[in-house]
Amino acid sequence: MSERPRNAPRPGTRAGDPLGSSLVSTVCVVRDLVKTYPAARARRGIPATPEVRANDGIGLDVGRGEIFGLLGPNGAGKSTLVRQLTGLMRPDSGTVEVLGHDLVRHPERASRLIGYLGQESTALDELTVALAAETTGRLRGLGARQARAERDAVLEELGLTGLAGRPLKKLSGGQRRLACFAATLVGERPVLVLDEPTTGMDPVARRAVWAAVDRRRAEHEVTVLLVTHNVIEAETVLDRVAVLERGKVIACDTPAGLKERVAGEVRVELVWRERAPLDVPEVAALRPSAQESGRRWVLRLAPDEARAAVAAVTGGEAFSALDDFTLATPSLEDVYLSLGGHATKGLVKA
Ligand SMILES: Nc1ncnc2c1ncn2[C@@H]1O[C@H](COP(=O)(O)OP(=O)(O)OP(=O)(O)O)[C@@H](O)[C@H]1O
Repeated sequence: MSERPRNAPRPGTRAGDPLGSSLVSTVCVVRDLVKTYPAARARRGIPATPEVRANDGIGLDVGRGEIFGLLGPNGAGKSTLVRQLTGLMRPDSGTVEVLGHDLVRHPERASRLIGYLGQESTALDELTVALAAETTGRLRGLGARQARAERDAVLEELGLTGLAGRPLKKLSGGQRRLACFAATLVGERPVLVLDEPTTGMDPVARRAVWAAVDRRRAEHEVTVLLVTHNVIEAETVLDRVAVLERGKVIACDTPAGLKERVAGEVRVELVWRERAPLDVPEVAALRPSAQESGRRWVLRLAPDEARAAVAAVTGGEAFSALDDFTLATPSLEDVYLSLGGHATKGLVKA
């Protein structure tokens, strides 16, 4: 792992410089990106769909060696943005430049610059883990010996050697995702674009993924663009985050910078044994400010309100209905919710 503390500004960036205008070396520059999916007429039982402006004037600068997150609710436009960044989709207008290459004009150059892990992996499903990694290396121009050497090193690094001879389609979801990630790393590219790379993985596999990403960034200054819903995981790995909502960047900063926006608040989490005792007036009074998720209530309150809320639920009648409670400083998830992200739509989808 690199020795740079997590979430410290990257070399060449300043805290509070959300667009990274002082980046020493900018790898990826996006300006005024617009993509609209056209309306479709109804036909043979398939209902009509309206026009959708999936990206609405997006601008980003990502520096060399940054781990840069794209965060946002379902339908915010993250995958649409990623498809344009990787040359797989042409924007209606705007520019995408990666390492000085204009990828709107020359989308075919993207595959030489970017290792892309999309959400689907069907293309590799028939191959064994080893062959998927080796074939990716060959397609990226490695000689046979080099492709085999990189294949073996990456499978070893990710703990996949024991599965090398198994076809991807016969692996579990998490194992298959890890094998696809391994293939993405062979024939190293200066930029990695990873769309929810750890979905379905256990904690050991997740750590292997983040360690592999961090190693490449530390040793080769690889730049990583990461799409995620997993706000808690993102907080520990990302240098900067752009929050997308309805096709626009609504915030862009370091996780620490974003958290300063809600620094005056305290997060109170209450877990009820069965259900909240709404017949207790103090509990009923808290409900309008709670984000509810089953038995779990999360409230973001001013410090004195938080103290009063805890006193109300830990003393008196409500206490017997309470299973657990915590008080904490705000997390990136709180920032996300305060920016208008949706609490219940797959925020932590891992
Ligand atoms: N092929 C398409 N045709 C029409 N509309 C589309 C198409 N693909 C996406 N959309 C719409 O564009 C918007 C952005 O979708 P996109 O897949 O980019 O969002 P996302 O942020 O990646 O979502 P998720 O987190 O669910 O993966 C959504 O409203 C979606 O319904």
